[in-house]
Amino acid sequence: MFGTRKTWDLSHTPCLQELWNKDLSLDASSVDFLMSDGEEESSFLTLPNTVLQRHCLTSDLPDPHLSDQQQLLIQALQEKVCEFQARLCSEDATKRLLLQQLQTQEEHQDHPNSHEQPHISLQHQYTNQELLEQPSLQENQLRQADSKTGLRRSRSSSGSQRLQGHPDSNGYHLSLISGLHTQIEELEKKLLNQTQEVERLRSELGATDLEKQLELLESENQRLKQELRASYANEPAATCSTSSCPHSQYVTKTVEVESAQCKQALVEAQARNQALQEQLGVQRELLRELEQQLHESQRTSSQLRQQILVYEGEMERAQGQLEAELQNLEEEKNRVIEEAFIRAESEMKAVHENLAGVRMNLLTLQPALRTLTCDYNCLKRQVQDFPYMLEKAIAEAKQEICQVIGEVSSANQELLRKYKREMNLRKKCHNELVRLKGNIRVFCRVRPVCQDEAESDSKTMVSFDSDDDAVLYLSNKGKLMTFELDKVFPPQITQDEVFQEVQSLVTSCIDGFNVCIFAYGQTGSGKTYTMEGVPEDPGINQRALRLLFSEVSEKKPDWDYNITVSMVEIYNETLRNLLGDNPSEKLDIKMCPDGSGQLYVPGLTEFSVESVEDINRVFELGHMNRATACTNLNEHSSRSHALLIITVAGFNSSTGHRTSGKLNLVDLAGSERIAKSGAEGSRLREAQCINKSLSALGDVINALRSRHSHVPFRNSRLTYLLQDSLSGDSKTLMVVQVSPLESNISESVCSLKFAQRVRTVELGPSSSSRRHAENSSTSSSPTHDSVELDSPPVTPVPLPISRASSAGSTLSSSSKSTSTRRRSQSQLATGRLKVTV
Ligand SMILES: Nc1ncnc2c1ncn2[C@@H]1O[C@H](COP(=O)(O)OP(=O)(O)OP(=O)(O)O)[C@@H](O)[C@H]1O
Repeated sequence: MFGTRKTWDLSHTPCLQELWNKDLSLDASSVDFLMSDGEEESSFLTLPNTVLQRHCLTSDLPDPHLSDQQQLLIQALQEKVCEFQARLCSEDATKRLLLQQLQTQEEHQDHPNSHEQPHISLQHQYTNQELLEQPSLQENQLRQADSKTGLRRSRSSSGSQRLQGHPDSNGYHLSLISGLHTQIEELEKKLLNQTQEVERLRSELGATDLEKQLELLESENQRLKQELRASYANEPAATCSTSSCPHSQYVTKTVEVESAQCKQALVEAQARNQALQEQLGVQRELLRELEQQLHESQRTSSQLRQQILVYEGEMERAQGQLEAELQNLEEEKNRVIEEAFIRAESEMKAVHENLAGVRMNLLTLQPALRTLTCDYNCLKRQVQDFPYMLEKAIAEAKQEICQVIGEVSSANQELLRKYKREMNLRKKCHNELVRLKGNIRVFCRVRPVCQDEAESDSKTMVSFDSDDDAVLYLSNKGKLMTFELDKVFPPQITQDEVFQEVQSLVTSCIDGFNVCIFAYGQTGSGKTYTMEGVPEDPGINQRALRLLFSEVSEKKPDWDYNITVSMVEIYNETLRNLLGDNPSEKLDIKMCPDGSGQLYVPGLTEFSVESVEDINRVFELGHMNRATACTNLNEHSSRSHALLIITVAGFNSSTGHRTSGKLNLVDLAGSERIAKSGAEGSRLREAQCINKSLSALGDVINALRSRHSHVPFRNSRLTYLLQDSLSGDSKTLMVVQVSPLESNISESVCSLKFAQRVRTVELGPSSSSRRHAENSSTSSSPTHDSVELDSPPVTPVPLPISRASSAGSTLSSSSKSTSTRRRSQSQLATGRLKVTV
């Protein structure tokens, strides 16, 4: 209901009437002056005009600068005007009566009674004078209760008495004149006072045009007064004469009246009377206008009062509503205060309870606080001593740390030394193990029978020893041949299991050894499957590279390895770069010009590989180049040797030690016999080249085994390229692939005999010694007599093979071979190896 909360003083609202009365009482003197009964004619004539004019001004144009007192004074003046109007009405009636008397007297002038003339003139003068200067007298006479009309009657009667020349009329006239003089004097005094009061009011209210008009009227009034006085001044002679003799005076006056001067004075008086009547008419007209204005003002005032009353009623109603609302608010306030008080009491009670609990806690906490304070002081002292203690502790810790670091460093050095020693020992042990196993190891893998072969009702001629995984039995022409190798993989063996047996050779490559892994066997025996495998089950090539990646990553960060791969193909004794831009380009093998005796292949492309993706890309490129160089890939692959050469170069940043190993993964061409294949033309040449290279490989191995002073590495591109990996402390693995079918039995026997003889060959203790033995014959080298050379089955001289075949074709020879192997291993352990076949 209310926009803002305010403090209302609703005790009592004074109404306008009360304010009116209150303000009236403040300046009662001013109002008394206006309410006084004895007012002069001039004030009577002039003051109402002024007041009325002011009222019009103030009512029409309320001056906000006027004070309430001034407005109330104007209101009082308005009321006074009302009274003046009433007086004017009565005065008009009196004047009309006097005029009628004058008219009556003028009518009597037509009669010859000259005695009445002075009375008439005097009465006329008196009447005029009375009209001008003595309205208050008449008013007083009128207001004198019983005597007012009586006075007028007596005046009329006195006039008539004077006209009638009654003897008592002179005394009455004299007393009346003296009374009139007295009243005139009083009126003059009052006029003077009222003039002063008007001046004062004028100074308070300010002069306006109406006031100026009032001043003019006053001055005119003064002038008329002076004229009246002048006219009175002519009377003393008559009055003095009449004082002694009233009758003579009356006569004298009559004479004087009849004189020309009197006539003239009468004329002038009549003229003045006429002027005054005109002026009176003007004043009446003005008065009428003022009355109309007054009526308007009164009506407006009444309307305003009614509005004020309405407003007051509305204010009272509003006040009532406000009081009711205030009452409601007061009640609400009291209720809220009471609720708040109750809440506060409850909260206070809870606070008191909490306070009591806190006090209790405080009492219990005080001992703890004392203890804490004590502890705090202790800690403070310790903290004060802490920098010194800390500094001392830091110094001691530094000293201890330095000491420990020194100890750790020395221990570390010792550990490093032990580690190196252990590593060397491990390497030696590993090498010794490999050496004990033989530098040339031979595995045999029997491929499974495919579905077509199974349906062709072809017999399986291979059997295995369940107690010895190094023995293979081959049924050939009713005879059971026993072949003892390092490992025999039956057909059901997986690629991973094969690689488990190979991976030790692969890891030795990381240690700087040169390794050769050959896949040997007739066409279709599974060489490519073992070396390359299939995408879903990769062979030794990809697994070896994965293992190398894994191993070199474990050796980081001490060792930094770089693995590069090359792929070459030897076809018809021609070396081709399978990773190069031009696969048809023939490569050559040359000796390094640095005199190290190492071989290298100028133009051979090497790719650095770091991931399996790199391997796959390299293999894909090699296969693609190999396919572009031939018309039939399967036949071509059977007629060529595929070599994957992996070089592992390592550098130990802490020791500065460098290693370099080479892993040669060789998928040899098919080893079937020419006579059986019946090849002619190019196929014959291919077969001859294959036999030549395989025969050269057998010769090299034989020369190594027999410690010949000359090892014929250069007899074929294959052996020449693999010279580094076949000599010295190099390790060689020959995986002989065998077909289990009866139709391949003779090729299988030839392959197994070749493999069995190869595994008995021991390579030299070191490359240097081997090179020394190769370049100059030594006494320690085995003689040709002590070594029985077996050529590969495809060599043009098949004699050794037939001997070997016969040797391996009986169980006795097999048992002899087993005993020979065990003896050779014991001799390797004692360093007194002597190879015997
Ligand atoms: N261990 C095996 N397991 C399953 N399949 C094999 C296995 N060995 C060989 N094969 C399959 O025998 C077939 C001939 O194998 P592969 O091509 O490897 O013989 P190869 O000796 O390389 O012949 P070539 O000398 O003509 O290249 C292939 O289809 C191959 O998948």
